[in-house]
Amino acid sequence: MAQLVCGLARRWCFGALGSPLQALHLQALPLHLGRTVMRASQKDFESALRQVKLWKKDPGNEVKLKLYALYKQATEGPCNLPKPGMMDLVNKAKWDAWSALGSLPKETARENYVDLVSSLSAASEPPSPAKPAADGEQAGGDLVVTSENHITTITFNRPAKKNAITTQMYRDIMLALQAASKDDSVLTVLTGNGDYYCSGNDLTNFTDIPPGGPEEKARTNAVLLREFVDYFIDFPKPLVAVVNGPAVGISVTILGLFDLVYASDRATFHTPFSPLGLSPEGCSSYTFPKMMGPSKAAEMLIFGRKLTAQEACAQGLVTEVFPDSTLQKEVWTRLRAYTKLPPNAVRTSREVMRSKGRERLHAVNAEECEALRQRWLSEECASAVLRFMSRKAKL
Ligand SMILES: CCCCC/C=C/C(=O)SCCNC(=O)CCNC(=O)[C@H](O)C(C)(C)COP(=O)(O)OP(=O)(O)OC[C@H]1O[C@@H](n2cnc3c(N)ncnc32)[C@H](O)[C@@H]1OP(=O)(O)O
Repeated sequence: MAQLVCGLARRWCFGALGSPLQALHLQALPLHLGRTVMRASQKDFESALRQVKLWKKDPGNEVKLKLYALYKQATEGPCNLPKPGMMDLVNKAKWDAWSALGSLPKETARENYVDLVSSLSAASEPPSPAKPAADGEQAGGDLVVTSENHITTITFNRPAKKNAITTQMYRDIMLALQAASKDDSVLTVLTGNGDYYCSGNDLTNFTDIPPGGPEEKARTNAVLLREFVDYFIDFPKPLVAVVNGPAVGISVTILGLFDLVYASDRATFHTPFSPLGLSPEGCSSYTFPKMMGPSKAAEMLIFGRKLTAQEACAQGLVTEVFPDSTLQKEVWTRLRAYTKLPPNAVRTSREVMRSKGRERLHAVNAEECEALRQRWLSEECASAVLRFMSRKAKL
C-alpha cells in the first residue's frame, strides 16, 4: 500500500475537486464595514483548482481537509450531508471540516480557498531531481534493501512521514526477511532514513474500509500483524536494529525480538497504546516485563511513558547508546567485525538461546493480535485516529 496517505487523500479530497463548478461572478464585493475590496474571481478560483491538481508534494491531511471544506462551501454552501457514522473515519473527517465552516458565505469560502492555495504554492519548493540508487540497492520506494559485506540492511525510507509503516511496507519487510534468511548474509539490520527511526504503524492504514466493513478491516489487519511478527520470531539469523532517531509503536515493541539494539543518543522509545485506544503488540506484553520487570514495562506499555535512549539502555531494551555524530561509523565498524566470526557458530549459539521461547512467543503473538482486532473496532481507537488525521493531537 505504498503512499496510501497520498493515494487515499487524492481519492477523498482532490477527487472532489473535479466536480462541476457552480457559476460565480467576478466583482468588487462590499464588506460589512462599508469599504470595497477586489474579491477572488471565478477565474482565480478555477486557476487555484488547477494549481492544486499539479502539486507534486502531498500537502498533508490537515491542508487537504481545509481545501476540501472550502471547496464544498464555495460550490455548495453550508454542509448539507447527514453526519457519517463514527467508524466511517474518512467521511467523518470531511464532514467535520465542512460543518465547521458553518454559514460562511460562498464568496468568502472561495476567497479563502484561493488565498490558501496561493500561500501554499508560494511556500513550496521546486521538486528536486531523484537521487540514483547506490550499487546493490533496490531502488527507491518506502523500503530500501541492500546487501553488502554479509550484512543485509532493511531501511525505512519514508522520511517525510517519519517512516510510518504502510500495509505494503509490512509485506515488503516480510519479503526482505524471507530473502535475508536464505542469502549469504550473517546479520540483518533494520534502520531508518531521516530524523526518525520509525513512527510506527501508519495511522491511515485504518481508513480504507473494505466492502466487508470495519470488521473485515480489523480481521485483515490482525492477520497481517500476526504474520509480520511471526517473521521476526522465526527469523534464523541475528537481527540488529540501528535506531537512528525516535521510535514509536510497533517499531519499538518488536525490538524485544532483536539480538542487538544500537541507538543514537537522539533516539526515544515510545509506545502510546492507551492514548490510541490500542493494546501492546510485537510480543512486548511478554518480552518487556521479562526484560525490564513488570512495573517498568507497565509504565511504557500501559501508561505510554516515553524513554530516552539512556533509559531504554538501563532497562535492557537497548544494547548500547552512541553519540548521534558517531553512531554510523562506530556501529557499522563493529557489525562488519561481527560478520567475520564463524557463521555456523553464530547461528548455533543464537538458536540455542532462542529455541526454548519460540512456542511461547507465537502464543503471545496470537493473543495480542486478537486483543488488537477488538481494540480496532472500539470507539476509543476510532476517535484517536480521527484526532490524528485532523491534526488536533500529536504524541
Ligand atoms: C496493521 C498492523 C498494525 C500494527 C499496530 C501498530 C501500532 C502502532 O505502531 S501504534 C503507534 C502509531 N504511531 C503514532 O501514533 C505516531 C503518530 N505520529 C505523531 O504523533 C507525530 O507525527 C510524530 C510525533 C511521530 C512526529 O511529529 P512531528 O515531528 O511534529 O512531525 P509531523 O507530525 O508533522 O509528521 C510529519 C508527517 O508524517 C506524518 N506521520 C507521522 N507519523 C505518522 C503515522 N504514524 N501515521 C501516518 N502519518 C504519520 C504526519 O501526518 C505528517 O504528515 P503530513 O501532515 O502529511 O505532513
